[in-house]
Amino acid sequence: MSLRGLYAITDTPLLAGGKLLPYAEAALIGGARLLQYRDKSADTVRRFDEAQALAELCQRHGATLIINDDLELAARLGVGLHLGQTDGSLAAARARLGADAVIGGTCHAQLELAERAVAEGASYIAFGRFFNSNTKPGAPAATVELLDQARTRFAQPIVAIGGVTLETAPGLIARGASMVAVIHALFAADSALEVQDRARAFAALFD
Ligand SMILES: Cc1ncc(COP(=O)(O)OP(=O)(O)O)c(N)n1
Ligand SMILES: Cc1nc(C(=O)O)sc1CCOP(=O)(O)O
Ligand SMILES: [Mg+2]
Repeated sequence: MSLRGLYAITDTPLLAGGKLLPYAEAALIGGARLLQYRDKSADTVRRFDEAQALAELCQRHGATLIINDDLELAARLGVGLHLGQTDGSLAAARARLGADAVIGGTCHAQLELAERAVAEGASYIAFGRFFNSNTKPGAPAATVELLDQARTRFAQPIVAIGGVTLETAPGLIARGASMVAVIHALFAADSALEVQDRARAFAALFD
């Protein structure tokens, strides 16, 4: 599987009121290759139901579902996982989910964190935030020069996250980002059709 293209990430508050599934499907129709279920709540029943529905959508559209933070949920569904620096061991996740699972790690703006993530079996390394982020304004800042260094040092696909828009994405892709991970600029939309159009425009940046 090629880890390249648009990486859509859901946001529960942004997609409240019945938008989660139609907006996620619109992103997939538009060409998102990875879809991350990012729900920071402790509502395990809702989280399972929503993640299962997203897994079905991803299967239908030939995309890969990634669960944020929650190894158990990823293992129950047999899907991928993204872990931050305080979310548990990538090596343990690799051992539990198997060699084929897509597992990503947050590396902020530090190549040393990426070294460790790769050594522990990460499928991709994520750097950010590159720009002001509506969703996570307090995330540590990264510069595009970091992408130059990461590209020469690592063979693994590089994900760029944080304030990525249709205007900022081309510069990240030109500097070596294999995927751009997007929440607000994709899903803060008035309709599913608008999400689909935006996803298509992001996906076209990789042609
Ligand atoms: C693709 C991608 N990159 C980075 C993150 C951030 O992960 P983390 O630092 O664990 O923060 P939360 O998203 O859990 O708040 C991510 N989720 N996805
Ligand atoms: C979840 C997350 N992690 C980040 C990091 O830098 O690690 S930035 C971020 C939020 C991304 O959302 P938006 O596209 O709305 O900026
Ligand atoms: Mg996390």
